[in-house]
Amino acid sequence: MATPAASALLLPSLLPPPSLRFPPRHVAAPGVRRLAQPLRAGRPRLQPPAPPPVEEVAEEQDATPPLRLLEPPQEDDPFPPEMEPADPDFYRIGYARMMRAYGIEFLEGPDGMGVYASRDVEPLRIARVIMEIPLELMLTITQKKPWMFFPDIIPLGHPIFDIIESTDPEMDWDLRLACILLYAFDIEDNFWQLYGDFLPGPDECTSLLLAPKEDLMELEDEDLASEMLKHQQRAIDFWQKHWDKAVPLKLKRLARDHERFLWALSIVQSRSVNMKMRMGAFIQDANILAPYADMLNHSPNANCFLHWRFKDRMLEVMIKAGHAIKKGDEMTIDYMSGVNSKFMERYGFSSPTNPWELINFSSPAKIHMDSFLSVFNIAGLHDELYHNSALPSVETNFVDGAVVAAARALPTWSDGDVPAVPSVERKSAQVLQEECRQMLDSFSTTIEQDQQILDSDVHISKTREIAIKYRLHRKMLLQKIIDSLDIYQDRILF
Ligand SMILES: C[S@@+](CC[C@H](N)C(=O)[O-])C[C@H]1O[C@@H](n2cnc3c(N)ncnc32)[C@H](O)[C@@H]1O
Repeated sequence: MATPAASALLLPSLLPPPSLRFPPRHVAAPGVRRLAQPLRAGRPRLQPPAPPPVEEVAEEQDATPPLRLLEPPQEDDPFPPEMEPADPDFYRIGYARMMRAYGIEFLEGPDGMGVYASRDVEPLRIARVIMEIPLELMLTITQKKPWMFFPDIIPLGHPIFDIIESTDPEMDWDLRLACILLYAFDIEDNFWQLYGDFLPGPDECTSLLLAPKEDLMELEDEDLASEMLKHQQRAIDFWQKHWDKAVPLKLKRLARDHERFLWALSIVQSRSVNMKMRMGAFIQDANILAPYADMLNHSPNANCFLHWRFKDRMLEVMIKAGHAIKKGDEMTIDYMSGVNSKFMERYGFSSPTNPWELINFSSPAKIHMDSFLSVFNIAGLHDELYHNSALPSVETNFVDGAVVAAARALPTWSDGDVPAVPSVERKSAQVLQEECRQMLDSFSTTIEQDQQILDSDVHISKTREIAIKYRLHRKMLLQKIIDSLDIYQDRILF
């Protein structure tokens, strides 16, 4: 099935050919290159491993009959009238399809493993495929009743089936997918047994589900810490209810201790995507673990997106139309638009330049919205602000996601064509700057101290590291808002 496309990477559905098997993440693999960062100890590494929210809808269909899974049509088993036959090619293809990748490689970078361009791509008028992952390599579960999962690897009567069945499909998608993942690891020769080597281990995983309480305290965000303690308790309760008792060995060995279950849940939460998939006649909201695509990191300015190809049940990773890609560029997707605490809850990372980050100001001071936006060449409505980098800007590279976040977070006013009065604006800007300084002072450490901790040679756990980064990123944003307001005061006069 391979096309002769240059640098096509072909990975088989069940067992990769020996030349493409991934060494474990902690072993430097021939053919797996690294970026500047050294390989993290303890993590197997792959030539390739999903994230997040993806949208793509297929044609509109609404029926959702009660099926546990779709099975190949039988000659003597006519379709119920509300179902339409699936593409017959799908059944001919059967179980032997491969993952394909074009013009990319999987490398260790500053954000863990990532997907990088291995050649230049001219901007095209239409999106271009860089990965194709067939349904049978993925683990999927529908969000709504009647629930279904693909592929159907769990035999009826297996106790894990009853555990999944006891959960709420709409609320517990992550617990359900974690059960399926643990089960897949246990099936001999299942693809996920191999792929599991390339997933981050418990000490490399950034998920706060794995963070001890002391690490959660380092966040200096009580709401997020208590939210994470609740998430941890939910997972532990679930494990205790179903595992921590006399259970059959075939169930026990899937998660002998609650740490194993928490790890599986971390993997599911940080690597799964939500998608609308059209399967035959049904459109389903599904949660998916898609190998290889789950190696894509997040960017709010992503150059790629995910697309469900209904015809042959493939998940495609595509470069967005109009994007020029240079060899070595990181290929990214947009996991979601949210504040850093939401990224931390699900994925265990934050960004100092997250354009969706919010700071709640309490002072009544406001600055003139249009004046602020025009100083930084930002345009658009509140939820769709974008920076026009083609126009000459205040300072090279000063405007980034943090300035966009400042434009969204700062209290502003606007009244038709009424212009800003510079002296009043300057005063308001100073009041807001003072509030930012007070917020900075309320942290127990400074930006410099956090940076020192992160740069020091003393070993700290992954979850402590990301907790410190989270509070540092908040401080960096506050500092950037102060700096933006300095520039605003300089410019508003003209
Ligand atoms: C879907 S996985 C992506 C592959 C992952 N980097 C790996 O090493 O396997 C999502 C995880 O990647 C990391 N990640 C993704 N995007 C990131 C970003 N923009 N900044 C920092 N970490 C990121 C986080 O650890 C997150 O939980």
